Amino acid sequence: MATKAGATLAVSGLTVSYGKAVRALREVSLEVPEGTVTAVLGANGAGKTTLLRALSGTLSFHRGAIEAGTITLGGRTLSGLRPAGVVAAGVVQVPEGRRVFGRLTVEENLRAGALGARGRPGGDAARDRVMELFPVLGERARQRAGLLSGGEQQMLAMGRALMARPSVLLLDEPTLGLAPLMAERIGETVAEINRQGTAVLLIEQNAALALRLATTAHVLEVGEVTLSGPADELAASDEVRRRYLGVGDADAVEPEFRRPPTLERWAG
Ligand SMILES: Nc1ncnc2c1ncn2[C@@H]1O[C@H](COP(=O)(O)OP(=O)(O)OP(=O)(O)O)[C@@H](O)[C@H]1O
Repeated sequence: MATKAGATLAVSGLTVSYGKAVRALREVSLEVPEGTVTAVLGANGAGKTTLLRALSGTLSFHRGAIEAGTITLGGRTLSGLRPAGVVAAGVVQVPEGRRVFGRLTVEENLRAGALGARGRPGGDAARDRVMELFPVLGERARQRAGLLSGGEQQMLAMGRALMARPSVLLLDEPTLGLAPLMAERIGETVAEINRQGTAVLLIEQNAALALRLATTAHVLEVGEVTLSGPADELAASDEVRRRYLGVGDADAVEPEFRRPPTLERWAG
């Protein structure tokens, strides 16, 4: 079934800092139009997660703050809302690393997601939709979420988010750490979720997958949007192919992209 499509999610002139020392985003503007998939690409530390934290109202949990700019959904201001308020408004995040409640069952995780809908009608339909998208969650309903595989946990995290009936789903690196086949399956599911009417903001280190799924894409570099356009045009651009798709002269690839993750990255 299709959920009610929402209006455009718009980020305008967004500047975010962590304390006085770190400005993680500088005047970022982008839109996730109703019913589309919009991708954000960027190297480690570019500010992708910070953008999602700002959108989901969770920045303050990480000692971050919006210094300037606005976030609106259909003209309604979201910046300044608490996370529960953002979810109730229809913008729901699937965090990086899944963050399922490992000691709770699959069923309990899904019910927790439904709480975000704050009693709005349509819970049964949302559940049916999740079970159709992810039949394995029905099969594992009574299992502890912590016992699921990485791919299944990603499905549960997405299912839990859909239980809140979002008009915009925020996905933070949904295929990170998954085997290629599972990553493809997750990608197909993202496309299906979108076909059913939910807009998606997709943050993905798998640039090839992201550009295939997205209508529009943006490249974030050191906190600034440096390139934006139709995803197929970005996929064809030399710069994107060289830096994000690993196509072309291997020596020309920025060393940044070949370095293993740093301790700082894991700690962050
Ligand atoms: N809680 C924090 N306190 C201070 N600085 C932070 C914090 N979180 C992130 N940063 C810094 O903000 C910048 C953007 O980080 P962010 O995690 O948003 O990037 P990213 O593109 O999501 O990278 P990754 O792919 O590694 O998650 C980096 O310089 C990072 O070190």
